[in-house]
Amino acid sequence: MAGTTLGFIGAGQMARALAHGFVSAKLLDASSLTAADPVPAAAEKLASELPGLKVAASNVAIASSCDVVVLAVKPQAMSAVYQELGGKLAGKLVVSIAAGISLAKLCEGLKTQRVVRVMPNTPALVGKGASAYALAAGATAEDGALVGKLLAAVGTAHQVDEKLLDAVTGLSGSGPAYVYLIIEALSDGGVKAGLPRNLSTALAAQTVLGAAEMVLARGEHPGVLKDAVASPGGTTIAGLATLEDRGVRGALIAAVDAATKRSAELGK
Ligand SMILES: NC(=O)C1=CN([C@@H]2O[C@H](COP(=O)(O)OP(=O)(O)OC[C@H]3O[C@@H](n4cnc5c(N)ncnc54)[C@H](OP(=O)(O)O)[C@@H]3O)[C@@H](O)[C@H]2O)C=CC1
Ligand SMILES: O=C(O)[C@@H]1CCC=N1
Repeated sequence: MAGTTLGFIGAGQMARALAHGFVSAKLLDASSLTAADPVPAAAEKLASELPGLKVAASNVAIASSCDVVVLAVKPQAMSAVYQELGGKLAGKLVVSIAAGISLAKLCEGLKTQRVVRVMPNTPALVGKGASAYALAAGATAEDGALVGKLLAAVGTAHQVDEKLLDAVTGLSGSGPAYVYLIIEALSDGGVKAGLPRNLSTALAAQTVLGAAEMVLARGEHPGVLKDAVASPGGTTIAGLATLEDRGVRGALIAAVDAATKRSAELGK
């Protein structure tokens, strides 16, 4: 990736996660990154965290100076970006990470077909992201490979049909928040049972990490791994029965479904 310059339109949570991830993975130097934000302090904060990252005076400056332009604004701010950058992105690879906004709308608004729609997630910041992406008609196989390489440097990356991206958003895009809620609740349970808070949160987070590693590393069905924890008449089955009784499984399915529908709504 040497020599590739990448600019973020919007310097919020997800731009920060990706910028840190790219630099930590040594895929891009901070000096090859630029960010612009209507509140310059947001981009300046990112520059202070990643010395060498440049703060651009405007979105147009990024569009003219960077090879890859990452649209990292809320979906609701995208029409303002169309107004500013539409027709000014010739020769640039545009990457949108906005939830719900289709490739067709992006291409129409930006007046370019060289667009890749990505759904990343914030654990990219620590190299443990989960992303999926889809290419517009004008994005080349090389463009797809470049985006795949960027995303793979900060976690896993899957090229998918665009029609799957709302579901990806509902699962892995929003999913870190579900898992933080679960970790917080597990920690509360530990505190209720008498554990000190720091120990309880550390045990809860490591348990989620270890369980996830078991699924990914061993490739076993999560139900099989669950059964291996539950001894007959033991502690785990007592806990599992309570989770089933409270509808946790259905609640998680409904959460992904609701977030998927919201992603589709945001694109309308
Ligand atoms: N956060 C997450 O976990 C994930 C987010 N996403 C997607 O990433 C995108 C960004 O989300 P997130 O980082 O959370 O949002 P943030 O609100 O944290 O960041 C967006 C930034 O863009 C700025 N901004 C607003 N309008 C413009 C504009 N016209 N030009 C340049 N910058 C602008 C905002 O400024 P101001 O606050 O002043 O409006 C803000 O600083 C969204 O589309 C979201 O769907 C995707 C996956 C995960
Ligand atoms: O909550 C949101 O809309 C964004 C998209 C995925 C994660 N955060």
